[in-house]
Amino acid sequence: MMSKKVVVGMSGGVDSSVAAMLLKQQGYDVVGVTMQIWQDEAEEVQQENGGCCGLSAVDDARRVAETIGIPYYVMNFKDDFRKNVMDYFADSYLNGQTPNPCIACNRYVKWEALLERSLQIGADYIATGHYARIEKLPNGRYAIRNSVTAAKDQTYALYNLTQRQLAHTLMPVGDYEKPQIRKLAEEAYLPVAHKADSQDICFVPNGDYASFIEEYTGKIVPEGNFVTPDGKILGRHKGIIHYTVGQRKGLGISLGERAFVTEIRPQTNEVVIGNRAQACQTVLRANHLNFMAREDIQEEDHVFAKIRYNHKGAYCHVKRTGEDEITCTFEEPQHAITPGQAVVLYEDGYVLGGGTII
Ligand SMILES: Nc1ncnc2c1ncn2[C@@H]1O[C@H](COP(=O)(O)OP(=O)(O)OP(=O)(O)O)[C@@H](O)[C@H]1O
Repeated sequence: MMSKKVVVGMSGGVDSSVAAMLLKQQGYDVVGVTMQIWQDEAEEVQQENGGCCGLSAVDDARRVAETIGIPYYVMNFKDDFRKNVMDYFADSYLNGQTPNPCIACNRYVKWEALLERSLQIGADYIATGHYARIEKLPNGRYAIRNSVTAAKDQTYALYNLTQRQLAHTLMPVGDYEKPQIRKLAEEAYLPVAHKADSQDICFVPNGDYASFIEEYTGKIVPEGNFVTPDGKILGRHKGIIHYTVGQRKGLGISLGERAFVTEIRPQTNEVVIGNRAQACQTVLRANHLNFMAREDIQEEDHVFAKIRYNHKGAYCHVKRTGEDEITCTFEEPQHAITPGQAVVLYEDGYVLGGGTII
């Protein structure tokens, strides 16, 4: 029987390298691909540590592919990435929201673009080094399941994949803990066995995303007022893109108690400041829904939800309040419910679905 063909997305990191190796060992016909997503050639030459698609990432991935013995290609996805990730990222901040670019990259670039191109060239699957598992449920649907290690779990950023995408995806690393993955890499002499984990937002390597947005869009974002929830002016802010709901550091405001950003008002260019209690809320609405373990959800009690990547999760009541809208009412108030971030719902360790917080 012909073995199934799988295109592994290789970022040059240890996880995707081991993913490629495991699939090869399992008998798949494996092809390694690095997507070039944001750097231009000049930046690639300057970049010292490579990031996720710089020259050293490509060099590392190519050396891993040689070590494992698989064909390897670099493919250009810069247009897809610019349109679906960088533009969205900048627009979202300029509209007073806090985007999650990894979620957009996963759905639209890694899956929509890479998967479709891979299927066109005869692949059956794509694979990544994400810490998550994919299972087909008794109801016939595919769902992302928590990885065996809570410490590295990446399911939150994968809630937006479609059934078709899941049906054509493998995530072999989700069955392992990180130290086991490093050990497998060492034992196979993969040249990236000791490489550090990737951090933060890949296209803003220095972490200064406000400067990145101004440079990228050519816009100067104006200063404005910090205000109390009822409109009293507290001071001047540096421009709304510098802030996110729940933020405490770098405000330079004294309230007589701990001060947090509680709301960003793009129409009036105001950043609202409140105390800890004012930064906590019980209700959120979300749209751009995607359902996974079930086709749909109408109303349900005691659903486990995460409101950002590193949120420990909390229980809420979920109700469908529009064709493309759910309302989640938490059993306890939650700190920093942030427009633009995702709410991801879980059931027994499987992703039930999620959406974008309005
Ligand atoms: N530029 C890229 N080209 C191809 N695949 C990529 C690229 N960037 C990320 N991926 C895929 O997406 C997965 C998750 O990406 P993420 O940036 O979260 O990496 P990570 O968890 O640090 O994993 P790794 O150790 O493989 O870099 C990777 O394991 C890889 O399969």
